Amino acid sequence: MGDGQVVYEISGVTKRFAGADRAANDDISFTIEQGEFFGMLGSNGAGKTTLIKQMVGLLKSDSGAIRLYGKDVLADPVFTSMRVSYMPQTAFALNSLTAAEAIYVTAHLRGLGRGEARRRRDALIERLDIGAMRNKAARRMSGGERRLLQLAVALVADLPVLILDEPTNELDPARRRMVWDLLRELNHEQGQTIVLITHNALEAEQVIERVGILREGGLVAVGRPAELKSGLAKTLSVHLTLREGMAAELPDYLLVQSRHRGRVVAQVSRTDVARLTADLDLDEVLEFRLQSKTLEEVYFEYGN
Ligand SMILES: Nc1ncnc2c1ncn2[C@@H]1O[C@H](COP(=O)(O)OP(=O)(O)OP(=O)(O)O)[C@@H](O)[C@H]1O
Repeated sequence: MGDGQVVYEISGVTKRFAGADRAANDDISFTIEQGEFFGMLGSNGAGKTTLIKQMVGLLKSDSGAIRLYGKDVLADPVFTSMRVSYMPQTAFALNSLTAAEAIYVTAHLRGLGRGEARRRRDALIERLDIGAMRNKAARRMSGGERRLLQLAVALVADLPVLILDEPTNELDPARRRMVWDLLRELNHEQGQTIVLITHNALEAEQVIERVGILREGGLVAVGRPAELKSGLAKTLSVHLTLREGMAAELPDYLLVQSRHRGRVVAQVSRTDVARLTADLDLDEVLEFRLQSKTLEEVYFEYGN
């Protein structure tokens, strides 16, 4: 959880690309505190990557200000690059290098001595379980392998702020879990402030503390997942599996969203939950699950 010191202060930031019919982001304001794990959600083109590029000083805003530890990110690029590691969504500049070389060179460029750079390289190769691609050139790697290498390169300098653009994209489920575990560990044990973009709200919900939801360039919601969920908590989801061949009558206060081959997904008002179990013919129901809103549902509510 944040300790009160403000890392990023984003005030009224707007960016419009030349010729675009709408701003990529429009009057965005929020703060990120030291030690926070902040997730950014939003549909394709919502403006997430644009915003984090502004946060790391790669793009200039048309108006508004972005301060890192109180300093304008563009006024002092060295100050920013000494504190923030950035993992971009695409484009790997070190394509002709092997994994081991790319990590080592980056560590060295970031000011680590040879011995320390080698130690960090080997520790990251082991932690990310990428020993098998140690001597493989980045341009020959699969999408997921390249993602892990990009992450290793972003982590090698061990800076206090990590900004990651879709770090789990293209990874298989086991590696996604490994990356989430590693990020949680960096946040909890080393106190790194983490800001990341993800499309995986269900997995992110397990680790992020605060979320910002962007929609068509605007920040439409920001808060802890539990707070955002409680704002939408008037209904719960009901998942039913009915016995085959049964045309079970469902209570009319259930708002059925889908019904196919005995599987029913519906919404029920919290005030109707108590009578639902009494009103359902449980002999016809094989499975019954009541679920409060997930972060993904919050995202659908705000982000679409
Ligand atoms: N260099 C650019 N020139 C012109 N328009 C751009 C440029 N980069 C982004 N845009 C536009 O700005 C808007 C926001 O794009 P951005 O990449 O920030 O979205 P995003 O939320 O990161 O999307 P995704 O989830 O697909 O990565 C889009 O309409 C996009 O087409």
